[in-house]
Amino acid sequence: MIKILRSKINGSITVPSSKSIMQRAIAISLLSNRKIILKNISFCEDSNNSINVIKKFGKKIIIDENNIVIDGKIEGIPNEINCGESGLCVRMFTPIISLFSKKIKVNGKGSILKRPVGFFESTLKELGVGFKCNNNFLPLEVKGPIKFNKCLVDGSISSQFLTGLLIALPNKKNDTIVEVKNLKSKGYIDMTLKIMKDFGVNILNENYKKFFINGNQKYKRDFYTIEGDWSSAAYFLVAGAISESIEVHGLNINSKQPDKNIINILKEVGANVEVGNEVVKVKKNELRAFTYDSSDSPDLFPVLVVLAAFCEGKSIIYGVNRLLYKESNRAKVIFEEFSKIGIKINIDGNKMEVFKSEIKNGFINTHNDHRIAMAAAIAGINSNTNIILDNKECVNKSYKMFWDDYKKVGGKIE
Ligand SMILES: O=C(O)C1=C[C@@H](OP(=O)(O)O)[C@@H](O)[C@H](O)C1
Ligand SMILES: C=C(OP(=O)(O)O)C(=O)O
Repeated sequence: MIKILRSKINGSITVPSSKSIMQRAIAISLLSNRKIILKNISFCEDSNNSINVIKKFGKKIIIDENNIVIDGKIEGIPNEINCGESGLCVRMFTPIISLFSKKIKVNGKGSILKRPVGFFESTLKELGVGFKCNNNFLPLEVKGPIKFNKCLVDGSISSQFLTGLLIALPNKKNDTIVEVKNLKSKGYIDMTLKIMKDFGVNILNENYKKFFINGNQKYKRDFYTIEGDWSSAAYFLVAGAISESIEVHGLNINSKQPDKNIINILKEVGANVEVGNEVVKVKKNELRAFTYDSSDSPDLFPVLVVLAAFCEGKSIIYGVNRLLYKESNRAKVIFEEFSKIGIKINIDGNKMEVFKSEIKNGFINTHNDHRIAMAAAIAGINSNTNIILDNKECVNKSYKMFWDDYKKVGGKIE
């Protein structure tokens, strides 16, 4: 439990590195024969889950301050991997481990056990991979190798499975054509293609509908620096806009991360935003309502609801349907829990309307969802009295130092 007290936010933080980029780099390291040094690494639980997966294949890992050295060849194929609560870990590694000709079980814990995996089946079967799951859920089992050269992916639930396929397929001997229907979170596929290109592997695509993957490509790079995380930055940037001021360091302004869009949203609502080299400064101002489609940047949704609660008028956020299969059913949790602290919300199909609201005291059940906890903590800055969260540790999934950074810039907690 943690009590969030009314406070004033002022100061500067450096964001943790992106777990999305870190996990992709770890997956690539599994398929590379080289010693790879990742710099500015992320220490959150999701990243640790991916590190544990490649350790199971015999990869040697040395963590040295902010860097990680990944060395050694694949020494054995495990019978089972465990991805903890990370959706990316499950969905990305399933196609990757399908490259190996052994039956491998994929398991996880907590919320991931309620997130669907059945949509992998038709694609993997087209590729000649054996697949079984537990009525659409984990544990699942794959039996590779990938034998065939053509498949169709349904991208409507998540882009993460396509990310894994794209990382895996250049490792095959033959070329592959992947057709994709209804792809969501396209920006995350741009991130995947960018990191693959940085490691020397190129893939062509036609409008995200058809991907042409040449086989026999090798990941060849020895050092890689993980970018700062825009998803984590968004909480503190919003805090600056609704309280006093903030400086967030460690951000790549030219990043492919979809959540970089927070800058444009803050500018649109009227916050004072200054973008420098690797730093963004935000100061409070009169804020006006906004309309934003969060379908392709779903992780911004909870903190955008909090921002909207401080904007004059009615804000509209699209992309409710994309929140169904996250760590919680996020739209439902946002509605139920944020209403308790006075945020006025209507849901109409894929659209959420949020009205300027007076934040009052209340008890929030985070449903063990890091993004609900962090967004609620930002709302609590301007609450009348205080907000209590049932679980403070859930932030560790993406942002281990969240509460330290929160206190550092003046956030009061007990
Ligand atoms: O590829 C990634 O790193 C991610 C993709 C998104 O998921 P979906 O593709 O399921 O929307 C995002 O919500 C998730 O937090 C991270
Ligand atoms: C949904 C998230 O991550 P994942 O899908 O990788 O569990 C998230 O970080 O908000």
